[in-house]
Amino acid sequence: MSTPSDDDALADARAQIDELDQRIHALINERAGIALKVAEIKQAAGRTDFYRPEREAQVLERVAARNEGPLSDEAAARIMREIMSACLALEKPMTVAYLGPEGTYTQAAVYKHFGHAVLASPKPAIGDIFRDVEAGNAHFGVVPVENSTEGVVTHTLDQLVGSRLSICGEVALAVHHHLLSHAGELGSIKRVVAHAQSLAQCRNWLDTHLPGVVREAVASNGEAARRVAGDATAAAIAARAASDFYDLPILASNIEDEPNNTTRFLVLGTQQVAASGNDMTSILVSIRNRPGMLYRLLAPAADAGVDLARIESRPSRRQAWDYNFFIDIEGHADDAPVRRVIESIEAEAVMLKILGSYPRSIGRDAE
Ligand SMILES: O=C(O)C(=O)C[C@]1(C(=O)O)C=C[C@@H](O)C=C1
Repeated sequence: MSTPSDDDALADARAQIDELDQRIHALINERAGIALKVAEIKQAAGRTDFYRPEREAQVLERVAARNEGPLSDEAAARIMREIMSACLALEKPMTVAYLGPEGTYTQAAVYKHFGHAVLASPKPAIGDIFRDVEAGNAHFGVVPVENSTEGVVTHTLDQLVGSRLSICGEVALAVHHHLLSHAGELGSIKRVVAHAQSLAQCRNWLDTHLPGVVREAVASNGEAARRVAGDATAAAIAARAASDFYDLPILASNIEDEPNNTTRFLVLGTQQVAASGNDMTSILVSIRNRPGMLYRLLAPAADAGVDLARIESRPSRRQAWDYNFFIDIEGHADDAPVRRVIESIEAEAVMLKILGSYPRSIGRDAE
């Protein structure tokens, strides 16, 4: 039971919160006013770089560095993320095309990276996102590129070969799968619908909890949620966002077999991003297949102490057994050691294209 003195203490604490809220609110609006000034400066100089990924990465990194709690670094960064998102929307409302429909993990990646003040525009296929940004219908695009259990999204890599877009950012997202259904209990479920990758990532859970129930693969988990929304004998595997969007109750959470399941997404745009101090550079290299070629290509990086974070090969489609290599180099293309490594790779390669230098993703924050 609460006593009069408890009630006083509560009222006093709430009065302090009200007072702080007022100050925080005034400070946020003061910040927004300065962001508008920044926009005017950019406009007067004829610049269109309202969104500055490297600056945002530095601001968010600083939040984590100075955070003393009790808020976690992630929670503090999330709040600042939304403040900057609202400030950017005042400067210039941004449209971001992504692999839809609503409720997909790619949509969660858009909001994690840009905050919720952008207009997120769902597209049915990866190629549509590239086309939308190239045509200027969207300022940026977000596509999945790699999953920690299922490997690369080959369609995204193949699209990068012929595209003139640059990679402006990356987003790592902890992918948690949830079972969404109006069924009320597992026993009533006759059918589970999801993207094939998600069905595969929850195989053990499904074998144990829904043995013998039909598994149906569809184009995306958002689509799965849409389909089961009107059928109380069906369940979808999807993100929490799909539960909100389609008003579908979560019957079981975190049903993925691999708890560290992470998907990496790329942010695509038309601008070159300046160095943030913690960057990654992605290049596309085509080589003539000769003995020792791959070694010759990669040795200069090892000699210079530059880290190659990832190397992925894809058939070039020019001729059989001819490959394109997607190489991720730690650092920015303007950093002297990285630039020298790129130059020495270029000297050996038939073709080299810098796909982009961009700030590394911060955390793998759960969606
Ligand atoms: O610093 C800038 O260039 C700004 O436009 C300000 C600001 C911010 O709110 O901090 C907003 C948008 C940019 O993406 C980066 C930062």
